[in-house]
Amino acid sequence: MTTEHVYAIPLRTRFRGITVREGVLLRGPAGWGEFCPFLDYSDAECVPWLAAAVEASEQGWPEPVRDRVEVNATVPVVSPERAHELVAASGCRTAKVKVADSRSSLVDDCERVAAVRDALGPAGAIRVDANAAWDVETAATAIGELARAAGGLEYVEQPCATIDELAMVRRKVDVRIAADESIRRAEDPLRVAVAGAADVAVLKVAPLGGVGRALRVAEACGLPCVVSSAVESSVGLAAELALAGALPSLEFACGLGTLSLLTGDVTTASLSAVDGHLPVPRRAPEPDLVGGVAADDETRRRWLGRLARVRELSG
Ligand SMILES: O=C(O)CCC(=O)c1ccccc1C(=O)O
Ligand SMILES: [Mg+2]
Repeated sequence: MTTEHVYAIPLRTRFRGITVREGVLLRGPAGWGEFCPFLDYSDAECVPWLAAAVEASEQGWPEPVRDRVEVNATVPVVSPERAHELVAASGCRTAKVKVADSRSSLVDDCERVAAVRDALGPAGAIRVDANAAWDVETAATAIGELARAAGGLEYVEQPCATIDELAMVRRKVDVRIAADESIRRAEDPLRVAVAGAADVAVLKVAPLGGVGRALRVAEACGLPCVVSSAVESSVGLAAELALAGALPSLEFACGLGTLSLLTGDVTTASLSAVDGHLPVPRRAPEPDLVGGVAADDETRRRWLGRLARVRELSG
């Protein structure tokens, strides 16, 4: 029986510079896990991603405290018309809009969030994610304009690169600040002091090294948490949902409705959101459709090589 499947799934729309999502599914005694670090990550940065896949396939996850999770619609850098369509079709009450991309001006970003507000109505919540693109001054100006165009923002995710900059922006604007890269790309996420710099912590199971480790990060950071995917297939999403299911409290919608960004999946039992919610699974679904999204030989060799090197590094 094959215990490693390498997949390659094209995205519907370019997302954070990525047009195809690739990774490896691993099978162990507890089920399936997914190893899918982004292509530009060094082997060292892939170590926690492997730990998360090994946790899923060999150990499993803690007991959940809820059986379903509210999710947000994720809006890539697309036209206002497309953004409106995506949000209206999602069934979500909350939308996260990517902003500050090199292909999109602040005016474009404002038009996109305004279209999203139109689709959600006044009761919806809009958050934006700048992926660390702004300096402090630019962030303060842009957040003011985006908040106006959106008719209010729930939070701004990672407006600037450093914790100090987040703290400065937080003092200048009256919109909540969420830390994402500041936590998941930190040398030691358990020791990151985000409490004075952010109001919300964004957690991703894969880069944090598993559900167990992410729960410890949640406890250590002392902030309300939002679980957000790394745009995995349903196998990796199951682990992200296990974290969302196990967090002691969950105040905000989670960024786990991302299967709709992909053109396919590895399983019939797909974790695509219905009415803005996803179930909390006890284990990853069986990847019975992985043959349909199998990577070509070259991609397969590249991933198995990467997996072997990261296994070696993990000791
Ligand atoms: O949070 C969401 O709505 C979707 C997930 C998402 O934005 C994301 C997905 C892959 C890599 C980085 C990010 C990010 O939050 O910056
Ligand atoms: Mg983010």
